[in-house]
Amino acid sequence: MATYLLHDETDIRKKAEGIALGLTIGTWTDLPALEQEQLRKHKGEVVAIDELGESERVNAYFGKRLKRAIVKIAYPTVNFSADLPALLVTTFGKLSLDGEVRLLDLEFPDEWKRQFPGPRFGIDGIRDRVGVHNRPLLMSIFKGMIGRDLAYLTSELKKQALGGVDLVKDDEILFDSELLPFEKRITEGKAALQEVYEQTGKRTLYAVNLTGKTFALKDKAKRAAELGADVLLFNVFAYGLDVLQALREDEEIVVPIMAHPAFSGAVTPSEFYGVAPSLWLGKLLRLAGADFVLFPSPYGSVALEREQALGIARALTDDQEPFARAFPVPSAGIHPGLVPLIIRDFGLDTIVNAGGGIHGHPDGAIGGGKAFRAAIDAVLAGRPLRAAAAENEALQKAIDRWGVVEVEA
Ligand SMILES: CSCCC(=O)C(=O)COP(=O)(O)O
Ligand SMILES: [Mg+2]
Repeated sequence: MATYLLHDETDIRKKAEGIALGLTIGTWTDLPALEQEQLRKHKGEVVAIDELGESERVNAYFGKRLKRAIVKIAYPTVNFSADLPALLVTTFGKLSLDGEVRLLDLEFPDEWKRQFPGPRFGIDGIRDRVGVHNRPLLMSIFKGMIGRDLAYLTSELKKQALGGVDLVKDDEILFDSELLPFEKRITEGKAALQEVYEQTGKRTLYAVNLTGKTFALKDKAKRAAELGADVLLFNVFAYGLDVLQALREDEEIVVPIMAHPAFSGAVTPSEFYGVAPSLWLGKLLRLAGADFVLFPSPYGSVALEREQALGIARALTDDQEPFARAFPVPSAGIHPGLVPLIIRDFGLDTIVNAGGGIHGHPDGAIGGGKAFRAAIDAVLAGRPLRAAAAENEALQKAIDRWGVVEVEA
């Protein structure tokens, strides 16, 4: 069942019927009775039309106001194979090019959904790996690595781990290079984090960016698994949802997968076109097998509307789904003063994720990590950040730099 938002200057029911037939059997009323009977099980059905009245928007050619409606169309699953490309092409293939139409949601029969893997580890599996069960996790984004070498990478990695972060991820723009080859990032990164673990007892995981040409990815990911990679970061929308699913389903790649939203902004932001974020970054990424999903937070530099960000998080964690829950990671422009908002909005099963908010701390990445950890502890203890900062120098310096947004308890 697909839910669309339509804007159209013509009759909405006619348009909806045209979609339901056009994306299934093509024509209906002109068919002889016998053929109608044979094709009945393949025919798309308009299940609901909710007219929303006229939009402010005017058709560019005819100068008429556009009608708006939410339309639900059911597509028989016998029409397509159980894979994401077939699903997308059926429900929003050619249709995505056909006027002002936006795909808001897809709902599936349970038995159809069960043909998809969902996250291998999910929130519970990731928590077991980091050994943290009672608070939001903290992740740092490795910034400023382009043009650096492995010695720099390992020394910066150690600083982030010493700050107390649970995970460090490559920035999505870090690709393989002679200075920072993929395999060496894994092995040397692991050794550096093991040193910190022996010194502090704190386990930090490193998410390495899995990049390169599509058909080389599986071998590369298998090699990463052999080398003991903790997590694979993956720019899923530059490759496709089905590539994520292929990585998730490979039994030689038993490594958590972190989906980055890069390029998703080419599909989701319009009010009139594209795909709703809760579906694109939420439901479908979970179905395909992402363990973590980064998406723009409602507060930072690359913001998403609050309801849309919460919709993504709900789709990743809804316990009615037959899949493990995926970690929501609201990101971009996050600093310690936003932790009360993040926890109010996303709860404990989330990851506080920051690049500039860690590296830009006056005391560097160690201070940044400590400030975030202190902010998380304060919120969980029900203390205002300003009060906690009076006893924590790193948090005080972070608040002095970026400010704080306290929320009502
Ligand atoms: C738009 S969600 C992904 C955020 C991201 O990739 C990033 O590097 C954020 O960095 P920041 O310094 O804004 O925490
Ligand atoms: Mg980034």
